[in-house]
Amino acid sequence: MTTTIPQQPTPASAGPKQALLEASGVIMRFGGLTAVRDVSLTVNGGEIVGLIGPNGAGKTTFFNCLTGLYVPTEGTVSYRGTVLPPKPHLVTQAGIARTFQNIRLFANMTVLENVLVGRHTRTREGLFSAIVRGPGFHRAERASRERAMELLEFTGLAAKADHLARNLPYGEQRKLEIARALASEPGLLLLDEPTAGMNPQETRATEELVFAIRDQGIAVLVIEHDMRFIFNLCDRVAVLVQGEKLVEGSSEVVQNDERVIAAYLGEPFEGTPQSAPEAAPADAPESAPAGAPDDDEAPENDEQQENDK
Ligand SMILES: Nc1ncnc2c1ncn2[C@@H]1O[C@H](COP(=O)(O)OP(=O)(O)OP(=O)(O)O)[C@@H](O)[C@H]1O
Repeated sequence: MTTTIPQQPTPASAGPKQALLEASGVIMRFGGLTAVRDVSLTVNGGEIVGLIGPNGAGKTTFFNCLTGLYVPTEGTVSYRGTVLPPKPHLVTQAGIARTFQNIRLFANMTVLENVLVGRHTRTREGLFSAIVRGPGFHRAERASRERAMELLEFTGLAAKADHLARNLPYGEQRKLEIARALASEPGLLLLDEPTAGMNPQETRATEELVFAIRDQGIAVLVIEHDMRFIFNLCDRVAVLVQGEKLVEGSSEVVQNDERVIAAYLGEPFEGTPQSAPEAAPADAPESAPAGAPDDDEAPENDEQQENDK
């Protein structure tokens, strides 16, 4: 894995401490169920922020509100001071990219093609140009392929550029999701359980990858049940319990907070566990999320999954 993403003319970089994402008073109700209760959260440029909490706490629902998949019942989400429309493609265009808890790759496309799909919000060539296939189209296509290959180098997948996504081991499928998200040149990357189903070595490599992403000026907001990963990585951690933000602070503050220990950690964090079950309560997920493929198991379809996880 290389440690730099070559510079791009992108809306990405934001100065440290400059607010990038500001979610204010977000409430999400599904009928009688309030999944997210008045949650506010800011992510500044240069930060890695963690979002943790027990199963069903509302973490993914909150992500879905941030990325336009759900229209919050109340509250606003702003990026760089502008309120975001609740439309996923406009959110991506604004500079926020995400990965999903359940991997959503195009299984029968190659690794490179999957990343190229992620570039579509940053290419200007329209339908007419694609049909005519003039010089502008070919130039743009070449630039996109070069950029996609850079991102595959960065994530350590370049040697597998021509492999079908379905044939990658599970840990590499997760990396490919990250490469594809980076292809939209985000200023903020949202990762939903990026290490679910990974072994300790893969988890460690993902940790390094997230640091490298941050070092390129891309802020990161990450949901994860692996507490060692979260507490090593994050500048700040917010804890959701039953849809409400219980505590927010540095890793040290959060891991020593009695309320967090009682509601989520179960016991004081020792810094040694490898994965969630040792640090999280009994209702934390198995190492792989429901519906996630095993190592080497391919996604079933070429279509992306329709659920919102
Ligand atoms: N589309 C939906 N319709 C109805 N209820 C939903 C929907 N999406 C989520 N919920 C409910 O909202 C609550 C929060 O779920 P969510 O998936 O956001 O939790 P989570 O913190 O991400 O959990 P996990 O750690 O298990 O992924 C749950 O009770 C869930 O059943």
